[in-house]
Amino acid sequence: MPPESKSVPAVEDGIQYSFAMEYTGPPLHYGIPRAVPINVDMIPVAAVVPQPSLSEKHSLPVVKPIMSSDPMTLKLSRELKPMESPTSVISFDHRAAGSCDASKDLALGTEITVSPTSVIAFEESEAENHRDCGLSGELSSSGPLEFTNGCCGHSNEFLSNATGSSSTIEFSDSLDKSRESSSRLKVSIDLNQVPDWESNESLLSLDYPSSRVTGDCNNESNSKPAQVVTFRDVESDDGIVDDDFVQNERQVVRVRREVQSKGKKGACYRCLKGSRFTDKEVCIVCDAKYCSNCVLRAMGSMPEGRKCVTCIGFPIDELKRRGLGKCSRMLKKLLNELEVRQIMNAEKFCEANQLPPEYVFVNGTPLCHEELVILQTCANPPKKFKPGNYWYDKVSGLWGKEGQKPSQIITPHLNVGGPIRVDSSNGNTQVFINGREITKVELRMLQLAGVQCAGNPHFWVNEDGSYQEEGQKNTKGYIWGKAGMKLICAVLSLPLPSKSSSPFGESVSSLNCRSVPDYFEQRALYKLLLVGYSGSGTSTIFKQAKILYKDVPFSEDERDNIKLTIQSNVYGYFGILLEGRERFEEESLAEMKKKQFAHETDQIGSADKNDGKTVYSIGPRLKAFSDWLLKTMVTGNLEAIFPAATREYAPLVEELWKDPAIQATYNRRNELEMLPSVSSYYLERAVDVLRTDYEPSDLDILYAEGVTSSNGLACLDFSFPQSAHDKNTDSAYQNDSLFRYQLIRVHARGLGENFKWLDMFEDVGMVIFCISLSDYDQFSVDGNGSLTNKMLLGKKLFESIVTHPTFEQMDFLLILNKFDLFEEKIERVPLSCVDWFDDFHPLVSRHRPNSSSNSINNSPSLGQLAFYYIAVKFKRLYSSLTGRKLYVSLVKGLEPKSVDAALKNAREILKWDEERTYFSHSEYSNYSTEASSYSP
Ligand SMILES: Nc1nc2c(ncn2[C@@H]2O[C@H](COP(=O)(O)OP(=O)(O)OP(=O)(O)O)[C@@H](O)[C@H]2O)c(=O)[nH]1
Ligand SMILES: [Mg+2]
Repeated sequence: MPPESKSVPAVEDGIQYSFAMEYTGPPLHYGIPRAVPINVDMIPVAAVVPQPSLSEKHSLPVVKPIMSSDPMTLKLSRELKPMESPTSVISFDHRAAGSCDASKDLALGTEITVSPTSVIAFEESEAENHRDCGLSGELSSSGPLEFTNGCCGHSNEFLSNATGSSSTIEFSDSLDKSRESSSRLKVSIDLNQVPDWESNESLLSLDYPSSRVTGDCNNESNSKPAQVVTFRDVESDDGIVDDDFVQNERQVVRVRREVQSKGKKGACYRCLKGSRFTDKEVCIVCDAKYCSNCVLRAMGSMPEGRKCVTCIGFPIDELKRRGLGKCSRMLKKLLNELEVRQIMNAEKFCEANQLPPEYVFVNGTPLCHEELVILQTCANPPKKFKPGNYWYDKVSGLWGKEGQKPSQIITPHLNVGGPIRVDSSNGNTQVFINGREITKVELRMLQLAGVQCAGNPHFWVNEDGSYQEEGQKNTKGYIWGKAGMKLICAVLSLPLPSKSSSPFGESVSSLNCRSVPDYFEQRALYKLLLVGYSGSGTSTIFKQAKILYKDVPFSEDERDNIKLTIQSNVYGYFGILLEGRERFEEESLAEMKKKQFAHETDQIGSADKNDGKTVYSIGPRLKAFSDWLLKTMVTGNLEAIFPAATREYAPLVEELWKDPAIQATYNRRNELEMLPSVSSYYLERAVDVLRTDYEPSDLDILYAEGVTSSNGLACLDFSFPQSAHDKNTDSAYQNDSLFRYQLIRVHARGLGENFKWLDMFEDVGMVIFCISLSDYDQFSVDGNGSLTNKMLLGKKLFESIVTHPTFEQMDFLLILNKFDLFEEKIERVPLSCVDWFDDFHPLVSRHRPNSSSNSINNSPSLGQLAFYYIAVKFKRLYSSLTGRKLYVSLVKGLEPKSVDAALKNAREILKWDEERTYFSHSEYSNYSTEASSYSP
């Protein structure tokens, strides 16, 4: 109620009064809904821009479009209908002709002058005898209006397009073809957002760099990107320019609403208390931040998600689109699970928060609502859809961001957007697909697919990948058909046609309150690059991931190939054993001869004769086999004569393995450097493994060497299966089966000289670097041919990769692998045999557990102490090289649980990273990034 002392102003329509009375009844046992006080200062109104000050301030909205002396004229080339809804009037300031009536229609041929002031103002032209110059909501019928610039003769298009409550005006220089970037300015105005819109004093102010417009008209090259259109709040006096958005989405101009806090930086916008370190929730429209005490008051029941009450109905800040529906810890603490779910659903699916169609350009044309729906509801819709400029090749379905390579193959033949332009993807290869000049990386892909690209060909590529040269009838082949294309495309980050038309499950659409299904649930793809020094265990971890996360880890074909690989490996192990046998036999014979000689000299005349046999000698049949095998191995033909050899020699294998000479050799396997430790696993099963009907088990495959592809590059797409734990708790991974991960394993050799192929992996989300802990007492030949400790070789590779420019700012997870071997070895071989580890002096309790009983009294085993020590060594090294934090996981590559834990660790780091990005946009800097498990 107004205070008594003041005189009550004349009652205006629409003013409402509330009465409050103190409650005197019994205490209540339930919560009372709170009336949300409205902060009048925060109600947004379009700012009144004082004209004289505009030219003085750089940051103020300036449109100095043409030449100061010569006004630009807008000519209407089609008749506008009278407006229907009085609320949807866009009335511009009519300073020159104050008598303008915005409620009537514009006559055909009306010219409107854009005055060279800082505010776009449509003024009556002296030349034309027209009735009015109001622009009405009826502009929705979208006809081009001629926009003639009298000063330099350029004809510009003034397009208008309105859907629902929002109206779009687009301004583009259609003649100026010499310029690379089009000089389009798109202004999107949601008429509902501007309460004072109809007032003649309220002006739409455009933050549009004067230089840009002037430059365009005069063909100057100043091409600063267009900036955002801003509706100001009463108090805010400078424009908000979102650099990131402007850089990426140069031609899209967003309406963004922002409030300024009255308190100190980082304080809650409502109570003005707290600092940037207190937890806060952010409004997805205006970026206002509220502490946990104020958030529910400021945001009320959140019918559209996390918006201040005053922001309800406003479109969201597009930068926050990725975070829609992702609940914060604060809300989870304040509200119950059901409420959180409802609010998050509303945030994602409510009408007001959907992508406005006019923010999306396809082949240079803004979409209308129907086109957006077509795109989003087609069988294979674009992923990560957000405002921006896209190109779309309707014939093949190739889809990408304007100026970039294709990112996806969507459903072809959709009637959306304009015709594709030849320079859509900014290619410079002189090779064309469906009228678009392709990018370098696509050309590389075509070459790898065996497509002849000499002579600047123009290809016609269909949705199924069949291609022909333009003007010819016969199909030359299928681009995606060749074996290995999946891998090539994964590595080059190029899309493949999707197999299933609807890749996302039904479950999501049941949450959907709109008829448009699924498209909000876009499954993000996180790429993980797995790399390490030779023998560190990368292929074991890769195979383990396949077994863990794939329902069918290996196809029939793969299993057949793996079988041959394993069998040929086993022949190889036999070869090494037979070679060792020969060596031991010779040594033995020499020893015997030496002994015999000593014996003979001692006992001259003794009749004792050596028959030339030792414990390592074999019979003639096995000797013949041995000679053949060794010869074949030396000539490198083992795989070529395979599998015929299996059939011919399989019966001999049993005899060979049981032969005492081979068993004696096998007992001395530690002396056979070439024999890998994993060989025992197969040799002991050799008879079974070399049968023709052998079928490798998953464990056989896991242990097998050489199974991951020959060039060391392998790629696995997977999702983490949802665990019961995830389902039952409010774990962040409740919807994790919606996320896809791609594990790319590359052999260090496959990275090329000076790691020249590393930049192929620039778009990975994280690098997982693998070190074998048990390498510390092993040696290998380095690049210069000298024998070097393998741990140090691994360290050197690590240094090269973490400092590679491709991985600047990249997260690294270090896997310290083969902990089982390490724990056992460290009891025998001191860690200090590597110089780098010479300061390892563990304090070990007398009751220290050994590797086999490592938790008797909770004190760590020597292996665990050494692991922590090595992890810290790598962390310090990493921090000194990059200034960042290294995550470390302890792994036993042959144990599925251990690999699962490490990859889930990687997932967690990716999530932190994502949240960090999201929170940093919201000035949250107190987010902890402490690694959890194993991280010392
Ligand atoms: N005991 C044990 N052996 C392992 C472990 N991880 C891998 N291995 C074995 O170590 C050997 C080398 O592992 P790989 O996975 O082939 O190593 P890589 O990184 O692929 O190295 P390249 O084969 O040289 O490309 C294989 O015989 C594996 O079975 C582990 O955690 N414990
Ligand atoms: Mg390997």
